[in-house]
This record gives sequence, structure tokens and C-alpha cells, in this order.
Amino acid sequence: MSIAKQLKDPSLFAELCYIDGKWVGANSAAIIPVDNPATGEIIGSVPKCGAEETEAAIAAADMAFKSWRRKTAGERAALLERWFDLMIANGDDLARIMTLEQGKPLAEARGEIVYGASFVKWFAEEARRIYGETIPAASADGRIIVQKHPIGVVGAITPWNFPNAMITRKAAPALAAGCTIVIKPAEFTPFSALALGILAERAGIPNGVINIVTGQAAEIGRALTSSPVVRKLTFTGSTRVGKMLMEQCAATVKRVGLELGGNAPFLIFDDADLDAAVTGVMTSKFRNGGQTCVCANRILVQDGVYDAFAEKLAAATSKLIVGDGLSEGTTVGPMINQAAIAKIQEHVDDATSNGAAVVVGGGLRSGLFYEPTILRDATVDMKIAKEETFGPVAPLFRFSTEEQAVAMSNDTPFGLASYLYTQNISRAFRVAEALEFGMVGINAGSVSTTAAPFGGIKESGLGREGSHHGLEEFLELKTLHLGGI
Ligand SMILES: NC(=O)c1ccc[n+]([C@@H]2O[C@H](COP(=O)([O-])OP(=O)(O)OC[C@H]3O[C@@H](n4cnc5c(N)ncnc54)[C@H](O)[C@@H]3O)[C@@H](O)[C@H]2O)c1
Ligand SMILES: O=C[C@H](O)CS(=O)(=O)O
Repeated sequence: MSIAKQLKDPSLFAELCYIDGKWVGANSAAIIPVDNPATGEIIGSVPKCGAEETEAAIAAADMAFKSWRRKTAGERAALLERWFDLMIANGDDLARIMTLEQGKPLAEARGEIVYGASFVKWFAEEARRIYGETIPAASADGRIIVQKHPIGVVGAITPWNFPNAMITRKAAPALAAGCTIVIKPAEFTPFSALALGILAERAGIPNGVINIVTGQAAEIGRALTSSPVVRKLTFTGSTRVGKMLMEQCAATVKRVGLELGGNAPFLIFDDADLDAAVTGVMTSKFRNGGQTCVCANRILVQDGVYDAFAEKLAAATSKLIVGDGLSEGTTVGPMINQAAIAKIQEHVDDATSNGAAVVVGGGLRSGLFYEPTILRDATVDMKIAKEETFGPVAPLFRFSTEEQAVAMSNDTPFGLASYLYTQNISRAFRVAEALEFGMVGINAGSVSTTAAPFGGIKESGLGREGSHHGLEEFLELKTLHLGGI
């Protein structure tokens, strides 16, 4: 059945791009089919745009910037509030679109819609708090005033794993700051993005303020990064592509915001509350089938609780229900594509051929459905220790001392999220401060919330999203010097 027929409001399903307030196809009329990873069925198509259409979107965003930046913070906030209200009101349809194109269980998709919308609400409120500064000058009659201005037209490139929230976490602060935006969603999940465009239009956000271009990633990316009009590129996705885009942005000295890959360690000490730690791992590891940048990738367990923890985690994992995200009770949906399955299997095969033992799962069930898997006796030389698996596989590593656990954790070029479970408050702070990661969950399996800065260090990225820090990323400081210095 077509997506539209499954929606309360079929008009939320768009198969065209949104440029300058108009719904348009590619200039060449070429399209890209989009499938449902749970069934393999083609569920629609989107325009296969390239440089020309992206340049048109940039020009529209540039024109709209002139008037959008001049709106009062209250006016921008009111439009964002209306966009938020429409997301919440249409939450069921947005969630269904997401599950159909991305695969995650419907309950998780609903959760993402609320999470995604929360950024719009948050930054609508923050728009009113873009304060400047006055600084005492060196001379008695001098004055120094610091103003904050929107950076300009923003290019945003987003991934498939969170097709709604990764867009709103960028677009909402950009618009709140007075910027306009050109968004290129992932080719696997364009319909969630386009539905957000429909709701932005209905909210009355002016033409050209939000533009959404689907199509050829490299060509659209190149048009965004090479344009002198685009003053900031914000990207969420793999470290490989992020590095390439950063290089491309150098020619026009754009500001870059990069939310890249992770390799999160999850430390469980002998003194941890083991049941709480199991709950934490289940939340962190299996959300979105393990396809989350902050997912626990390496689970490090201290000697004294290793066996007990492995047993408890295996029992909890065995209760997960793999299936179509639309089926009642499903807790783990399909992986996004064959390449994802191949990488997961490669990691499991490499681990087992080097001494790891499968406790639960370990293989493909059918189609793109991979079994939730627990591996014991994982070691640091395995691929699974070095790369992001991005699937429902939990490898258990063993450690003896706190120092060893910290060293193992930090032995990665990535630095996004990390987690630790202990009941010793001194250890909690000591270890958290020694972990080289942008975020640390202490007795917490989740670090994702609107109010907190989200982002990584090292090769996991640059800049922060969410929180009041997320707004600063879209603002430039301008210093006015009055009188003598
Ligand atoms: N740090 C974070 O906040 C965060 C959040 C979500 C995902 N991620 C990371 O994203 C990765 C998974 O996402 P993915 O597979 O979609 O990543 P990806 O890098 O393949 O794709 C991300 C986006 O970049 C586009 N893209 C691909 N090649 C491009 C090119 N040459 N030029 C311009 N754009 C290009 C894609 O079309 C997509 O829109 C994982 O590594 C995950 O950890 C990070
Ligand atoms: O994939 C990583 C995202 O940032 C998702 S979330 O913000 O942690 O939900």
C-alpha cells in the first residue's frame, strides 16, 4: 500500500523537493526510488537533483535571508512555535512515514518525533535570548559593544538514522538565529524531511527560509561547500564524509559543524548496580537497532562481575523482538541496507574467528533483520573494538583495573559518547573526567536531550548541537568600537 494511503493526512507524503516555497522535481526529471527496509518494497521516489537545483535553493535562501534576519526574535519564535505545534499534531503520520522509510519500531519513531519537535520549541524560546555584551574600553570615553548576528545561509546534510531530529536539531537553531537553510536529507529517508517542509510551509515560514533538495549527494554537497553565499555547513554523518566536506569548505573558509561517528565505551565496574547497568546497556546499545552514533560500541566489564553481567545481559537481550517496525511489539527493526548487514557480519566473523564466543544471536535472520547479539571475550585487536559496528551487536571486553578501563576506552580516534556504571562517587568523577569524550553518561544509558550540548571531540566532530550552545553555532560576533580605545 502506498505511504499516502496509510496516513491520516495523505498530503504529508511529498515526492518533490521544496525550493523557494515551491514543490519541484529535478530539472532533468530524474528520480531516486526509496524502499522500505523491512519489506524491500519501493514506497516512492524523490527528485534526483544536482548542482543546478542546489544553486537555485541557495539563491532562494540568500534572498529570504535579507528579510528573515530582520524579523524580530518574537516573530521568528512565533513561526517556530507554530511549526512545533504542527509536528506534534501530525506526530502519528510523521512517525509512520519514518518507520516506513527507515525501519525503526513505531514507538521509537513516535519518540523521535517528540524529540525532534523539542528542538523547535527549545530554539523558539532561545531566539529571544540572543544577548550581546558591553566591554569596558581602555579609554574613559571609549565603548565596546558586542552584537550577535546570524551567520547567513546554512547548508545542512543529514543522515538516515534519525531522519527527523537530525534535521530539527540544525534547522531550528539556524532559523531562531535568523539564518536561512538548504537541507539535503539522506537518500534513504527523504520523506521525513519533506514532510517537515510541508509543515513549515503550513506554519507560515516564508518562502526560501527552508529549502529541501534531494538527489546526488556528492554533487549537492559540492554545490553547498563551494558556494561563497553559504556561510556555514552543518553535517551529521560518517567521519569519512565529514572530513571530505571539511576539506571542501576550506576554500571559502566556511564555519563547519560536524557530528560524526563514535565508538562509545560503556564501563561497568565491580561496584555497579548490575540491573541498572543492564538497563543502561539495553537502552544505549539497542536503540534504533544499534544504528545510533551514541550507541555503546564496546562494553567493558570488570573481572569481578563479568560472568554475572554477561548472563543478565544475555537474558535481557533474548527478550528483544525483531521484526517490521509497524508490527505490534517489535523492539528491533531492520538494518538500513545490505552494506550495513555486511559490516555487522564482518565484525562478528572477525571477532569469533579471533576468540570471541557468541552468547546470543550472531547471525542474519532474514532480509535486513539481524539478530540482537552478545559476544563474550572480545579483545582490543578485533575490528569490533576499533570501528563503529552500527548494529545490534554487544561485544563484552574484560578489564581488571580502573586505569586499564580508561586506557582501553580512550584508545580510539573517536570521542563522542561514553558511559560508566559505578556506585562510588569519587570513581564516577575521576573516570568521567579521564574519559576523552564529549559526553559521559554516569549511571545513565542515554545522553541525548534537548537541554544539553550534544557533540564529540577528536574525530567525532566539531561544535555542539542542542542547548543554548547550539544557537551560538549559527551566530557571528560583531564588535562595535565607539570613541577612543
Ligand atoms: N555525531 C552525531 O550526532 C551523529 C548522529 C547521527 C549519525 N552519525 C554518524 O553517521 C553515520 C551514519 O550515517 P550515514 O551512513 O548516513 O553517513 P554518511 O556520511 O554516509 O551520510 C550522511 C549524509 O551525507 C551524505 N553524503 C554522502 N556522501 C556525500 C558526499 N560525498 N558529499 C556530500 N554529502 C554526502 C549522505 O547522502 C547523507 O545525507 C555513522 O557514522 C554515525 O555515527 C553521527
Ligand atoms: O545518531 C545519533 C543521534 O545524535 C541520535 S540522538 O540524538 O542520540 O537521539
